[in-house]
This record gives sequence, structure tokens and C-alpha cells, in this order.
Amino acid sequence: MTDPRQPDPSIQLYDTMQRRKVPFVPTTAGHVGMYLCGPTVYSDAHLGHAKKEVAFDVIRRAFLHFGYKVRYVANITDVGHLQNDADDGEDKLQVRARLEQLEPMEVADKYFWSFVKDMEALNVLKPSINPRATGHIGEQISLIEELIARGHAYESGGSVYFDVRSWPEYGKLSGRKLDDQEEGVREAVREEKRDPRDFALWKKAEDNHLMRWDSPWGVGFPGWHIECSAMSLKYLGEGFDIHGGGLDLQFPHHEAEIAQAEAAGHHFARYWMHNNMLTIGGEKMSKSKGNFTTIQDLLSQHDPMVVRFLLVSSHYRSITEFSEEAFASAKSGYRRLTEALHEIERRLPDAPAGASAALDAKISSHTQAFEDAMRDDFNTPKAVAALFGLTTDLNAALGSGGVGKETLERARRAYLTLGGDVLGLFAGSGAEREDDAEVVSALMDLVLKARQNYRLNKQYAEADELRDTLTKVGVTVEDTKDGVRWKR
Ligand SMILES: Nc1ncnc2c1ncn2[C@@H]1O[C@H](COP(=O)(O)OP(=O)(O)OP(=O)(O)O)[C@@H](O)[C@H]1O
Ligand SMILES: [Zn+2]
Repeated sequence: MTDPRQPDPSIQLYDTMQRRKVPFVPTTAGHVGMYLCGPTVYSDAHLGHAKKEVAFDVIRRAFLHFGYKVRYVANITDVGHLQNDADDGEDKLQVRARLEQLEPMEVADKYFWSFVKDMEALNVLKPSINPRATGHIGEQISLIEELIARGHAYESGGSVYFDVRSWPEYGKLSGRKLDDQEEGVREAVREEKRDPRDFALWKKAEDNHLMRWDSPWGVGFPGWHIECSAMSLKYLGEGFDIHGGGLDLQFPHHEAEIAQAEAAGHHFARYWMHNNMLTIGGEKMSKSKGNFTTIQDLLSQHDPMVVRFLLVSSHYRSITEFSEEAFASAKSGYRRLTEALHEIERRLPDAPAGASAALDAKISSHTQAFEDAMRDDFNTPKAVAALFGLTTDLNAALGSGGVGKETLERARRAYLTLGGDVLGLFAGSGAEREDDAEVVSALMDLVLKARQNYRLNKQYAEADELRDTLTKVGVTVEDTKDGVRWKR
């Protein structure tokens, strides 16, 4: 295994900007600065969001394993993300605030904490810094002022726009130059811009706009893209190492981030990494399409580690198709690993002293294969295959006689380090939690059937009592048009 004090120099990653795999060379030896575009906190996260978070969590964990210190900054968007990507429509948080009769900031907090809970369950490490857009209005205003001073932005009607024509490099990440994203945009917004491709850095707040701040251009709020340029530079510095996000953010979001930072004279991210999408029935899982399953819903029925295993079983740059079959196979694959680990733990106390050379050699070669896979653009499916290879050899050795204690310990360490620390798969004891989830699910079926019978017999008091008792222990029951659903 790699010496943890010597940062491994042989990691290759796919850089979207260069459109190829390149060796990773950090700005500061032994350190990695990573920035990830985080969630807009206006609703519960779905499994597609989990794909992104787990993908970058594994990358971070791999760097740690290979001896790097990592500063991981992931922002929280709590202002400025409008319904329409082309600078029009209402703020997504404000729409939700009206629906739920809450303050926009209550919406942000509610869904921020819900996101934190989901990520904890999925064993995603907490970011080193989790900056919020509303906490960095001053930094965003300063960056906009720099852009105006350098002639790359202009004020118009109380809003400020980035002048795309002044920055010929705009479009270099995505290769998309002419998409103006102007469909369905109000005439007033169109008229304010010199070029339809110009994007908002600052927006004038209409009277009914709740989130508003003073600025040199009047009362308003920041555009969506500027927060990421300002906060990544603030916490990671000039020329930081890696910027990540979903593939769908390449344009316009990341393109705008780069233009804003570089046109203001800064050195921006040196590598760009993008995860592909989680799909269902071949279509991207998304809130707007309504084809999503929230992480909470999923975790009320399934072991979070099986969900995580499903996600790491495909490469971050590949599409992950979510289906019942994919889930069933993740479940049995995950069980194979945890059963092997449990078998080692069961045998360890009585194992004969000493090592078993043949199995030792196999543990080394599977460990090597795992690490090589991770060095090669974080190839998790290959890494998982190495763990399965280890499991096959371990099971064969265990089946044909006693394995020495030292070797069992080595095997255990390999599972816990590679599967646990790097892939993040063994939070708690996986197999037990999986069994737990199955028992809870079977019990809930019984309880809901009993409640249904009470209602059919018009025993409403009893039915309500059942529901109230469930509420007390944190289980919510909802009657929907498709039947009864529950979650905890
Ligand atoms: N299905 C998905 N697979 C992988 N990543 C996703 C998926 N859906 C969203 N993301 C990522 O999560 C981040 C935030 O997504 P967003 O809040 O726009 O979700 P969404 O469901 O796509 O919403 P909408 O449909 O309203 O655009 C983005 O970086 C995006 O790339
Ligand atoms: Zn961003």
C-alpha cells in the first residue's frame, strides 16, 4: 500500500477543459484544493444529486488515501438561482417560500439541514468549508466592481451584466459559443443587454423581491454564477487545483465562472472535472421532470450503503441508470463484500497464528489493482471489481482450510481501507443495517394494513392513534392518490 506520508505523483484525471486524461500536478506540493458546486437549497435532494456528491467525495477520499491533504470547499446556493437560466423568472427559493409560507431564509435552512442529513447517511465527508452565497455578498460586489473597472461588465437599468463580446475566451470550456439561452425571456431583460449572451452579475430587485441588498448599482441581488467565482477564489486562492460539478453545469454556469474570474485578472481552476448524470428509464433524473426519488424516500426503505454502492459501481463520468434491477444487483454485490468482512471478523479470534503466503500475495495484487484503478481517473467500477476479486480468493482460501491470523488481519485492513476509507462503503456495519431496513419495511407493511382495516371498519379513533404513535417515533404516514406512503 502507498506510504501515507508521500503524496502519490502518478494520479491521472480527465480534465474537461483539455478534453483528455492528464497527470495531476498540485499547485502546492502535497495539497489539493477542490471546489464543488453544491445544491440550491429549495427542495429535498434526489438520487441524482447524490451521484454528484458521492462522486466527488470518492475523489476526495482517494486523494487522502494517496497521501494528500485536501481542502474541500462546496458552496450552498441560497440566492440568485432563477427559474430561467437566462436571467429571468423568480428566485427558486422565493417561489418555494411562497408555497410553504416561509421566509426565503427559512427555506434555505430547512433544505440545507435536510441535505446535511442525507449526506451524513450516505457517508459523504463534510466539506472543509461550506460557504453560502448570502454570506458573501461583499465579495461578489467587489468582483463585479473589478469587472466593470476592466471594461468587462456594464450597468444597465440597475442590473449589471458581463460583456461577453469583450472576452473572446468565453465558451472555451464547453465549446459552445452561440447559444444565447434567450427563449421565453421578457423583452425588458433582453433590451437591457448589449448581447443576448451577456449574463447577469447583479440583478435589480423588483419591489416584490424579498432577498435584497444595497450595492453601488442600487438595491438588488447577485446573479447565480458570480458566487462560485468569488467564494472559490476566496477560500482556495489563485490557480486552485480542481473545480467540479455536474456535466449539465458546464454551460452556462462554469463557463460564466471562468469568464468572471479570468476577466477580473485572476487565475482560476487548473483542472475541471464533471460527473455524468443519473438516469431513470434513460432520462436524467430531475426535479422539473418529476421523475425523481428523494434520498430520504430511498433511505427509509433501503440501507444507505447499498445506495452508495450502486453509485460507486459506475464511473463518475458514466451514466448511472437507476432501476429496480440495478438496485437488486447492488444489494447482492454489497452483501457479498460485507459477508466476507463479517466472516473474517467471526474467524479472527480463533484463527491459527501466522500468515498464509499464497493469500497474502493475492491481497497485495488486488490492493495494487484497486489503487491502479483509482489512480486512473478514479475508476471505481474497476476498483470494485478488485474488491470482488479479493472476495473470491478469500472465500476460496477460507473454504479450503484455516487462514493464519496475520493474513486475516491484512485482509480485514484491505476491506476497511479500500472499501471503507476510499469508497466510503462501511459506515456502521452494513449488513446489519440492511437487515434492519428489511425488518422495518415488513413491519410497516403490517402496521399500514392494520390502519387500513381500522378505516374500512370506520374505527377512525384507532386508525388515528396508530398514525399518532408512528409520528411520535418519527415516522410520517401520507395518504396519496397512489396509496399510503411512509417515511422517517
Ligand atoms: N440526475 C442527476 N445526475 C447527476 N447529477 C445531477 C442530477 N440532477 C442534478 N444533478 C446535479 O446536481 C446539481 C444541482 O441540480 P439541480 O438543483 O438543478 O437539480 P435538478 O433536479 O436537475 O433540478 P431542475 O430539474 O429543476 O433543473 C447540479 O450540479 C447537477 O449537475
Ligand atoms: Zn458553481
